[in-house]
Amino acid sequence: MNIDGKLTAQTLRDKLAIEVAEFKSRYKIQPSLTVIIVGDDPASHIYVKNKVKQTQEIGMISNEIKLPIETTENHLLSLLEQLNNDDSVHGILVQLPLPKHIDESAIISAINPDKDVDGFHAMNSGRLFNGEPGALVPCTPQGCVLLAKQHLGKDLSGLHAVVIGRSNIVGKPVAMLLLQENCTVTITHSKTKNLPELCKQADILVAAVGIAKLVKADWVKEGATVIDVGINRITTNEGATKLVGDVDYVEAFEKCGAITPVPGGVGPMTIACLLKNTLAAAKNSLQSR
Ligand SMILES: NC(=O)C1=CN([C@@H]2O[C@H](COP(=O)(O)OP(=O)(O)OC[C@H]3O[C@@H](n4cnc5c(N)ncnc54)[C@H](OP(=O)(O)O)[C@@H]3O)[C@@H](O)[C@H]2O)C=CC1
Ligand SMILES: Nc1nc(=O)c2c([nH]1)NC[C@@H]1CN(c3ccc(C(=O)N[C@@H](CCC(=O)O)C(=O)O)cc3)C=[N+]21
Ligand SMILES: [Mg+2]
Repeated sequence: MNIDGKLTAQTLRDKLAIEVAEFKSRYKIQPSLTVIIVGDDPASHIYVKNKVKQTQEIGMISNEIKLPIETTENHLLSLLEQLNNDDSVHGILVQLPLPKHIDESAIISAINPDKDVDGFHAMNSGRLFNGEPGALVPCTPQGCVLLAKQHLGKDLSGLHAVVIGRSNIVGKPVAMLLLQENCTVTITHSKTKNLPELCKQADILVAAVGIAKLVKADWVKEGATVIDVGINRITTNEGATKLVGDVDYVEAFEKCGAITPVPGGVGPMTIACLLKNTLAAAKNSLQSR
C-alpha cells in the first residue's frame, strides 16, 4: 500500500489553517516564520519557495532572507540576534547546509530555542531526549512518525523500528521519537555490519541516508511499514532528472505492508510540521510577553 504524504500534509495544513485563524482572532497576533537562506543552491530555493507559499496559504506571515554565499558567520550571528529580539518574529529557520566557512553548530546555538522551529537547538533536542515537555521537535522526524501511525494506528508499542542514518536532523531525532512511542529501536549507519539483515527484522523501517535506491526488496520484512526520507536527484536514461528515495520503491512495494513514495511522502509532511512548529512558536511568544 502507498502512504500518501501529500494528502496527509494537506489535511494537516487544513487543520492548522483553522487553528491559525483562531489564534489570530483571540490574540490579535499573526504567526510569522522567517527563513534564512545563504547562497545559491537551486534545490534549496525550490524548497524555500514551497515553504513560503504554504506558510502564507494557512494565514501566517512568511519572511524570506536571501544572503550571498560570502556572508560571514558574524553577520549571520548578528542577524539572528536581531530576529531573536524582534517580537514580530515567532519562528526562525536557517536553511542547511551552510557554506563551509560558517560553523553550523554555532549558528544553531544562536537561535532562541523558543523560535527554533527546526528543533535543532540543544535545548530542544535535550528536551526531546529527556522526554520533557515543551520541545520543538524536528519536522522530518515528526512527519515520519505521523505517516507510520497513519498506516499502523496510534499504538506503535513493541514494534521493532530500524533507522538507517544517524544525522542530528533526521536519524537521531526520529529514533528518539520512535523510542518515545515505545518502539524497540535500532539505529544503523555507514559502519553498521549486516545492514540488510538488520533491516529485514524491522516492523518499521526508516531510511534516511541519501543514497538512491539503497534499500532493496530483500532488506524488507514481509508486511513492514517503510518510511523513505531520502531525496535523491538522479538522471534517467532519457537524460531527464527525477527525484527518488533511499528505497527502491517498485521492488519494496511488493514486499512491504505500506511505503511512503518520493516525491509525495515525507517531504510534504516536513513542511506541514514546520508550519505546526511555527504556530507552537507563536504560542511560546505569549509566555514571554
Ligand atoms: N524529506 C525530507 O523532508 C528530508 C529529506 N532529507 C533527505 O534524507 C537523506 C538523509 O539526510 P541527512 O540525515 O541530512 O543526511 P546525512 O548525510 O547527514 O546523514 C546520512 C546518514 O546515513 C548514513 N549512511 C551513509 N551511507 C550509508 C550506508 N551505505 N549504509 C548505511 N548508512 C549510511 C551516514 O552514516 P555515518 O553517520 O556513519 O556517516 C549518516 O548517518 C538525504 O537524502 C536528504 O536529502 C533530509 C532532510 C529532510
Ligand atoms: N534548516 C533546515 N531544515 C530542514 O528541514 C531542511 C534543511 N534545512 N535543508 C534541506 C532539508 C531537505 N528538506 C526537505 C523538505 C521538504 C521537501 C519536499 O517537500 N519534497 C517534495 C518534492 C519537492 C521537489 O519536487 O523538489 C516531496 O518529497 O514530495 C524536500 C526536502 C528539508 N530540509
Ligand atoms: Mg558548513
